[in-house]
Amino acid sequence: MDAKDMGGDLEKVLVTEEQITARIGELAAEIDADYAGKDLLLVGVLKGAVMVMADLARGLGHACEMDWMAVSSYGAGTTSSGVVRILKDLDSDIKDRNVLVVEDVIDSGLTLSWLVGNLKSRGPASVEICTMVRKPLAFSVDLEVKYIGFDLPNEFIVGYGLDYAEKYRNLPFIGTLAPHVYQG
Ligand SMILES: O=P(O)(O)OC[C@H]1O[C@H](OP(=O)(O)OP(=O)(O)O)[C@H](O)[C@@H]1O
Ligand code: HPA
Ligand SMILES: [Mg+2]
Repeated sequence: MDAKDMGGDLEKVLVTEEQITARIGELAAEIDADYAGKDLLLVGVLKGAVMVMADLARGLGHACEMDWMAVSSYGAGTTSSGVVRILKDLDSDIKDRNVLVVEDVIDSGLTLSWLVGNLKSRGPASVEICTMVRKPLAFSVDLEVKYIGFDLPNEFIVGYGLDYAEKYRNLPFIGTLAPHVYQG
């Protein structure tokens, strides 16, 4: 990880680039099988889901459409405010569509609980969730997650789309930051 060590900001790597690539391939194969012969609309949640959306969509052997939403719950901090606002809505009408929401992480689960409720109110044929990472706090909300890349412990993580104050999204792996980064 030397080239992108970001000047010693990283503490440890939790999921390597190779592990991510392999898992994306497995998830894409499952999704292909589950949606065989069906329409599929991937909905990526900006900005964190950009990497997983791009890799998953390319991994599918299935025709799909891609749309994006931006919602805000975290701002620049490391804990969810629980208050979700739509910053950018979908361009498409999802009535009668099979929607697969694509996320980088489900942490408190507050963002997706709210978002799934919002999407379901629009009359889609189905709404499922695919996330690269799920953290243990998500078990305390009522959220069915069909496709999960990795279950990770309750630590703040960066890389593969995940940011800390908008940085580190372009790391090709998922890792934790050294304490000095938070302490300034
Ligand atoms: O399960 P939760 O505790 O609600 O947290 C998960 C959400 O928080 C992050 O987004 P953020 O609002 O930081 O925006 P970003 O994707 O632009 O980084 C992440 O990408 C998820 O969307
Ligand atoms: O661990 C995390 N890292 C980055 N963004 C996040 N949003 C929720 N949890 C996280
Ligand atoms: Mg974020």
